[in-house]
Order: sequence, then C-alpha cells, then structure tokens
Amino acid sequence: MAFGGKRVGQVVTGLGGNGVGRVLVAVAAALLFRLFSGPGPALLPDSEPEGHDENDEFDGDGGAGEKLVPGNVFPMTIRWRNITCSLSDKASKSVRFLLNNVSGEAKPGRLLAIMGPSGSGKTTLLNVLAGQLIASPRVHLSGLLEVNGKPSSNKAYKFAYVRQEDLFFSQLTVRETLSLAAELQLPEISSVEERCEYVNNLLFKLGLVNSADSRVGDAKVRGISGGEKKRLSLGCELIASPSVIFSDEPTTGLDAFQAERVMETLRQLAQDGHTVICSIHQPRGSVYDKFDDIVLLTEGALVYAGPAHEEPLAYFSKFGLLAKPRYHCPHHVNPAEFLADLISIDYSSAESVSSSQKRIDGLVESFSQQSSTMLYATAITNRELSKSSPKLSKKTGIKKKGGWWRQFWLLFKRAWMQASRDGPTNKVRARMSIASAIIFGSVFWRMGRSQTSIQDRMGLLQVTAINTAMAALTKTVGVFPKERSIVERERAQGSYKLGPYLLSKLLAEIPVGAAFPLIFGAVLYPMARLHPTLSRFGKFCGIVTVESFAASAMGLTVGAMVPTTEAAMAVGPSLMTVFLVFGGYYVNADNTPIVFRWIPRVSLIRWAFQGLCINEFSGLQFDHQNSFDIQNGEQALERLSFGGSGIGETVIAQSRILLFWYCTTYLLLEKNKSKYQRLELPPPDQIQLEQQLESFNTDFVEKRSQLEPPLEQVQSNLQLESPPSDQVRPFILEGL
Ligand SMILES: Nc1ncnc2c1ncn2[C@@H]1O[C@H](COP(=O)(O)OP(=O)(O)OP(=O)(O)O)[C@@H](O)[C@H]1O
Repeated sequence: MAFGGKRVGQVVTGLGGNGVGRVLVAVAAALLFRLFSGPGPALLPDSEPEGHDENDEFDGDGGAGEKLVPGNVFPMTIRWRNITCSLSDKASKSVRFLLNNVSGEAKPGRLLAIMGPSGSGKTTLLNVLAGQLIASPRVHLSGLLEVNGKPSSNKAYKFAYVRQEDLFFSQLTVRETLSLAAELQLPEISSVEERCEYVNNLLFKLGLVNSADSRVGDAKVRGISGGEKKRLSLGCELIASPSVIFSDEPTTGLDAFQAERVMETLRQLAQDGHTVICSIHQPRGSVYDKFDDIVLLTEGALVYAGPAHEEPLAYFSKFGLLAKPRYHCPHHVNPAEFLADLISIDYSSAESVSSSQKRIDGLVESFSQQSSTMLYATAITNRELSKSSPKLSKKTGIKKKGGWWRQFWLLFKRAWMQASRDGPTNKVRARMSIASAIIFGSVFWRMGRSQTSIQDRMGLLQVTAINTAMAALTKTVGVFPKERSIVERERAQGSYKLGPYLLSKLLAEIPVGAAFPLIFGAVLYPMARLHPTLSRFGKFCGIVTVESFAASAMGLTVGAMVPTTEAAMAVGPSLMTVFLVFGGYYVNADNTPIVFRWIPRVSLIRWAFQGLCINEFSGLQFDHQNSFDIQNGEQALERLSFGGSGIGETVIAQSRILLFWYCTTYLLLEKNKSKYQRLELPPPDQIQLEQQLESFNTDFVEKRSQLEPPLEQVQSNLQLESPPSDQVRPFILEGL
C-alpha cells in the first residue's frame, strides 16, 4: 500500500518516532494477540494453588475449600460498649454528640438492624463498628469494641462492608464480575471448573441466576436492576468469606419487592453463620420480620437494643400502668412504623416538638437505666464462644494473593473488556473525533504553499494539539473518580496491588485510545492537505496518539487528587489551560517572567505542537517573492524556536510526561488511602463500671439458665424502672 512512496510497515515503526513507541505498540499487539487467540479462562497462566492444602482444617482464613461449603463461616460476636462519637465545632465552641454512650451486640447467625430516624446516627454507628469512620480532627471517638470477647480492631477479622452506592465496571456481566473478583481474591481456586462451580453457587445463593449473563450497565446503558446490583455488591464482598457483613441502608432506592429480596438475602447469609449488621430507615412489616435483633437509635442515643419481633413492642408497652400501656402498638400497625414514629420528633407544631422531645428523652433515660438487663440477657459468654468457635488465629485476616503478573493479566482482561465493550462512549468519541476533524479540515481546507499558509499550518497544528489533549483529558476525568472508588474498595479487600492495575489500564486502553486520534488524523490530514507522505501521516498520528495518552495520564492524576467527578471536571481543564498558554504558539517562554519558564518543558501541548510542526514543516518549500519571505519549513521552525530539534526528542519528552503523570497517580492513590478514626478507650471509671457489668452479665446468664425466672418478674422489674409518668408523655400514633 503506497502513500507518498512509503510502506505501512514503516508507518508502524515510525509511530512515536523512537524506541518507546515501538515497544508500546509491540507489547499491545502481543497482548491483544493473546487475548484473541482463545477462550478467556484457558489463557490464564498455569498457576499452582499456593500453599493450599485440601486437608487443612477449618481455621477461618477463608481457603477455597472452606468457601465452597455453605455455612462454613468463622463465627464472630461483636460487642460494643459506651461508644461515644462527638463532633466539635471550633467556631461556636460547641460539641455535638453523634453517638452517645451506645452499647450493643451482634452475634453470628443473627441479622441485626440499626433503626432510627434520619440523622439519628445509624450510618455513624455502622461505620464505627466496621472501623470505617473517616478520620477528622473535629471528631472524637471513644468506647470499647470487642470481637469474640477480645478488644480488637477490624483488621483482626474478615468483614464485608456493602455501601449505599453500587460501583461496578459497567460493561462486565454479573457472572464476569463475580468470576473476576473470585479470580483476584481466590487464587487458590485454579481450575476453571471449580471456579465456575463456585460462581454458580454464589449466583444461586444471591438469586442472580436469571441475570447472570446481563451486563451490569450504567446511566448510559440500562443493565441489571437496583436490587440485583445490591445483591451483586454483596456477592463481591462474600467472596472474601467475611465473618461479619455490614450493610449501609441496603434497601435505599429499591422498590418494596426488591428491598424484600435484598433483606431475604441478608437473612439467609445470617442463617449461614455470618454476623450481619445493617442500618435501615423504616422497613416494611415483612422486612422487619426478618430481623433477629434491633438497635433503636434516636439523636445518637439508644432507645432499645435487643431481640426484634415482639420484644421491643412488649418493652415499650410496659411504660405506664399494665392496665393502660402508654406505647402500645395496635395489631394492624407495622411494628417498624410504630417504632419509627415512637422515636421521631414530631415537627408539626411547637407543642408536638416539645412533647415528642420529652417522650424521647424519657425513653433514652429509661433504657440507659435498664440496658444492662436488656442488652446482656442473651449475651454469649466467653466460655460458650471458646466451646463453639475454632481457635482464632493470626491467620484469620491474612489471605494469600496471586502473583504480580497474574493480577496484571486479570486486570488487563477486565480493563480491555470495559474499554472495548463500551459502545455508546466509543461511538460518541468517534463521532466527536470525526466532527472536529471535519470542522478543522473545512476551516483549513487544502492549504497551499503560500506565505499565509505558514500561519494557517501553525494554527491548525496548535488546535490539533489542544483538541487531542482536551478530548483525552475530559474523557478520563469524567470516568476515573468512579473507577477509583471501585479500585479503592477492591484494594481494601487486598485483591491486588496498584502497579499491576495501572500498567494493565495503560496497556489495555492503548488500542481503543489510539483509535480516536487515528480517526481524527485520517479525516483531517487529507482535508487540510498537510505534508502529503505516508510516513509524515504516520508520524502525525503517532504524535497525537502519544499526546492523547499523556493527557489521559494527567486526567488520572487529577481524578486521583480530587474527591469527585465534578471537582475533577473543574480542575482538569483549568490545569490544561496553563499548558495550553505555554503550548508553543501563543507565547514565547523567553519573554515571560523567569518563574514561568519551566512550564513549556512540562506542557504536553507544547511538545505535541513542536513534534507536529517539525513533522509538517521540515522539507517543505513555500512560494516566496521577497527576500524576507520564509522560503522553506526549516526557516518557519526557526521562527518558532523549534529549529535543530527532532521528532524523537519531542516524543521522548511526551513519554516522560506520561510517565510522570502515571507515577504521580500511583503515589496519590497510594497516599490518599482513606484514614479511619481511631477508637479511644473510654475514661477508666467507665471501664470499671463495664467490668462490673460483665460479671453481672455472666452471673445473670448463668443464674437465668438455672432458674429461668418467670417473665412476669422481669416485667415487674422493668415496670419499676420505667420513667415517672410526668417525664413520659402519652404517645399517640398519627392517623390512628
Ligand atoms: N463527619 C461529619 N461531620 C459533620 N457531621 C456529621 C459527620 N458525620 C455525621 N454527621 C452528622 O451526624 C448525624 C448522623 O449522621 P448519620 O449519617 O449517621 O445518620 P443516619 O441515621 O444514617 O441518617 P440517614 O438515615 O439520613 O442516612 C447527621 O446529622 C450528620 O449530619
């Protein structure tokens, strides 16, 4: 194929103009060849299961064999005492309690729901229990957190935290998402059949069999439903075989049917032996029936903690006289609604605010007096635990990961699937490339060799460099912050390292990322009649492709630096504008203050512009009449201060910039790991009180098991401890 007397092979070797470009193209081609040369799983490197012995006893470390057996979960009891979380406001010198002296317990095989009105501290408590409360100098957190009777941090056991937002790679199917997560987290399962069986079991358990081969989807392409996404989130977390599952508002945004299915899944997980803790705002009756235990919070304080179902209703109905209970839940009313109304402030009038506030204060006060009885009546003692649980070893939190290259390969596969399958995005990018090439090509239509065409050429090459950089940057900053959240979540699970992730992303995106500059160049080049040889055309495409990747790398850094897509969209283009000003055309760096003179050296637009100018002007003759006219391209390059340099030099400079942004992204992602608030011990006098409560608890459980006092006696005790009637105003359910 001839174009200006050169062959296609030379174009490929000319890409990038030096060794770096050739290496990148060769590596990408080799990987693509491997990807297409056979079915996915068969391409996996033959890795032996590392250190997995099928005869290993169950030790809670989540080996592959353990995970395939349903119900084989290391039992964990979490107990928390006197959790107090305060938020100080330096301006007003005030302290606000987000959680005030909250205690409770979550046990294996039980589903605990943290309920309460909006802003009552449910998510805060869930975060504290999961050790995921974001650190802040304004926040002070104290209390005791025990895991299986031992003071512990969340690093000592495996837990899953299912957040409200569901973040996935949108182009993967449900099965692929689970399968890749399993491959990353369970390198022990090396055979394809075993992994398929594992994923099928998981799909079945989560009720996702029917949607197994549907794409997850996103805002652009409709995928699976919200409830299915929630269950897929759970599935991804379950692969690590967590003992404890935390789920923040699992039903938010779901219709009643989906909400019930999600809660049913959580209930089944609890029945399999997991300790399940979820926060929930106001569940419907059928969802409430699934809870084993509840914690009722209002304004950060406990109103009730203990078994769910009838117990809280019986507890609240004991306020007042037995003959005339004050807080009685009528038969036809959803208990969850009754409880929510009971502990919510009624803002309909000043009087109702005051009376509901008094009622809540009374309930909080009352529960704090009798919480020892309520909370610890069903506690598992240390002795019971040691009988029922396998020994908690240091191995519990440690998991063996696949090697660096295995991680790289899996992540490369995923990045490739995401980039190549994203039809709507790719179509829009292709259309935009063609549209901008047609616009530029029309404006700079068939440039001749006149003196004025010199300025036109420079203008066109400058807008080409700007357009390429901006297109790549905005695309990256638009998607990377979301992807970063997924990566952070997966890295928190210990699935992989940053190095393989970033390298796989760079390489997997080369073919798709290179397609758009090529489309742009293919349309623009002949329209504008730029230097018409095939090798020049190849170099033109190579230069804009490398620039596009360097701009994407800069977008990654911006995305890693700021918290949201919106912020990245604001910061990225602003930063690029600085590089644009120093892009080699608008201002001569030598004429600017000395502090700005380094900017052109790091401006990817300048290097791309310089490379494009050298490619275009060198060897070009211009029509000239006067002695001061520019006669050839070399003279034009001298005017731009680009004389004496080569294309290779500019591509190396761009590659360095690309590498710099990649390294910066790496460091930012490494450094910007979420920091969580430390739980400080409560004051010593409170600990002493707790120890007394502990001995009381043990005595109580032992005595209770021996004597089993009649329920009436417990009721009369509670009756005695109820707040005085002037403190607790009658509670009237609205609309009854
Ligand atoms: N880091 C923080 N800085 C300032 N206020 C905070 C912080 N964390 C929590 N809060 C406040 O603490 C209160 C409890 O928040 P939390 O998210 O725990 O409530 P919630 O019960 O989960 O509410 P919802 O059901 O609406 O999600 C809210 O008023 C919230 O604004």
